[in-house]
Amino acid sequence: MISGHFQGRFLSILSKIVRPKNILEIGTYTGYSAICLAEGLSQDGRLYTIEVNEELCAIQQKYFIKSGFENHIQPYIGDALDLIPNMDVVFDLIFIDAEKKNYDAYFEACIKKTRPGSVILSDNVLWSGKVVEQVDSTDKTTQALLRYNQKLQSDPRVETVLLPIRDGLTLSRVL
Ligand SMILES: C[S@@+](CC[C@H](N)C(=O)[O-])C[C@H]1O[C@@H](n2cnc3c(N)ncnc32)[C@H](O)[C@@H]1O
Repeated sequence: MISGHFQGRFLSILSKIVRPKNILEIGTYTGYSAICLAEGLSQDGRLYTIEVNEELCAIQQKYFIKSGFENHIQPYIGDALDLIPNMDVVFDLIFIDAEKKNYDAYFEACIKKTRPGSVILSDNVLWSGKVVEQVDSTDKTTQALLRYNQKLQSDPRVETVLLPIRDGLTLSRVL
């Protein structure tokens, strides 16, 4: 699901407050949230965005050029879990928005690339409200998101608040 206009404006203003030098996004899709986040980059800042579906490359490129941020956005094609361990970058802001069942694995890969004060955002954590309903034993995605939300609340490495924006967005500050 693409971030809508309201969430896009939220990502933009948050990024402008953080003023990141380096942003990491997991799940580019068409590039909408990448462009919103890029609006807050510092002058020499860079946004690294990872997408597993190579068919989306051309459309992303079209929008990155149209946005004027193409020289600040570094798109990667591949599985984020393969690529992140090899990235020699400290990220100030991270946006996790890909396969929900992998959120814990993305978070663990990402937190190694942060500093105290870095911000990690995780999208769709309310999963259309399914995380507060009776969870079907076959619904592995909701189960994974529930575990992830609980982990973030008790993880001593971060301070986390769940914002009821759109489909739920957690904001975790690395301690
Ligand atoms: C919800 S969409 C991203 C929407 C985008 N962040 C936005 O708001 O404009 C999720 C994307 O993550 C990609 N994805 C899924 N698993 C991935 C992985 N392991 N590594 C990189 N991208 C992945 C999917 O192909 C899909 O395009």
